Amino acid sequence: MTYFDRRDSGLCAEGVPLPAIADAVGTPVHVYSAAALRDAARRFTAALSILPRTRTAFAVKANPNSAVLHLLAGCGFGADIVSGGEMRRALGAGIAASDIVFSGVGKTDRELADALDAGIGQFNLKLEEEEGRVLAALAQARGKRAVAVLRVNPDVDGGTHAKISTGQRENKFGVAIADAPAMYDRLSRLDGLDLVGVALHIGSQLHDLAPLEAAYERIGSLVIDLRARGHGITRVDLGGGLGIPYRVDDVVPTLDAYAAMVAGVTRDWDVDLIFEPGRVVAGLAGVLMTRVIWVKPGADRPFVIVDAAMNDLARPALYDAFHRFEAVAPDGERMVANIAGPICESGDVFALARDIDRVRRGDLAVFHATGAYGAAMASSYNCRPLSPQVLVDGDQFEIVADRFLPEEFAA
Ligand SMILES: Cc1ncc(COP(=O)(O)O)c(C=O)c1O
Ligand SMILES: N[C@@H](CCCC[NH3+])C(=O)O
Repeated sequence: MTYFDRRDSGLCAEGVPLPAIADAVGTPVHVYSAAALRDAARRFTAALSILPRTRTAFAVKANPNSAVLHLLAGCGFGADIVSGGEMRRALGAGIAASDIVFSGVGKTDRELADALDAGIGQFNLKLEEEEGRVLAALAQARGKRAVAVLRVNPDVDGGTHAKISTGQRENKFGVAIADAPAMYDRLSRLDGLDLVGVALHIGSQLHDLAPLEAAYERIGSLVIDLRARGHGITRVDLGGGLGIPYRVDDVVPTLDAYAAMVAGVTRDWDVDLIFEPGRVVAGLAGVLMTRVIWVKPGADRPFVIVDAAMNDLARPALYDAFHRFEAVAPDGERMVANIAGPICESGDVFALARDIDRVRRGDLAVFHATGAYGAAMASSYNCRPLSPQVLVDGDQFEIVADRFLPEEFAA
């Protein structure tokens, strides 16, 4: 089921015709569906219900909008954060500090101290032993103990785009699995730290369960090893990474298949399992609505220049990512065109030689599946404002982030 469907009034977000949002808010605009978010959260939780003792921490990096986080908190999700800014967003949205996992590859001393003061429930230690030592010292100075897990790099190729792959030896994330036992021994001796387990995350937009299963199996062997060394392992953080269908015919693992795989691999682990989904919860719950500025003749085919750009949706420029393009009120004709934004950068292109609904100057259209890593990755390049964000719920909508331009750009 999709929450962005065509009705007599054209393309709608739930019960709201998209032109009504364009009239009220302007374009470009990120539009989220509350029902789609709730539905994705509910399906994720339902699939995992075959597992004992699970907790879900939404990866805030995928969509840090406060209203979105608040909605997901209402669905029982905690948060997986990577910065002090994300921590403040999560806390501000009503997520309890104890339900927050602090990942992040380079946490500053200040961020660690603030997180300890806030009472963050789990620190995922990465990279260096130093991080554990600094955290332990900061905790001790506060008369506290920080609950932590060690992020391990299982050296498994997730089979995804190189720029969103994180679980191979050459990536910057996590401690090499071969080094993990000795490091765990040393970290576990530090006062101020309660080391309770391990974490992993091998990459994002994974469309195959096999690499995840291989990585989880390696972590299972590590858990056995660590227990044999006398460590009480009570928690394993399995990360996120599940892919979504960006193309209509993309095949991705079902949540039930994922849960069944996890149930099989973790059968004997006897631990609390933490999940950190981002894209699979928010990705399909958003579209980026844009207006065609003009259709410009090109050497081989026309360029459709839209008012959204790579500063609103960076994924095509960064990863050659595919986002489906659909006219809000198509006339039934098709055209083959390049779709580009107005930014002075050759990479500001959303699609090349794409067969799309015919559009003309002034028409509205959407890029689909932009609810994750869409507005989250926006910038003000070319002194363009950050686009507004709107949350639709039934036949109502509200602006949940205003169009924003730093003052010095506007002056
Ligand atoms: C540590 C960690 N957890 C969770 C996520 C969320 O990933 P995804 O949006 O692919 O579920 C990421 C991003 O890839 C991550 O780095
Ligand atoms: N920004 C990436 C995902 C990054 C995941 C970070 N661990 C994307 O849009 O696909």
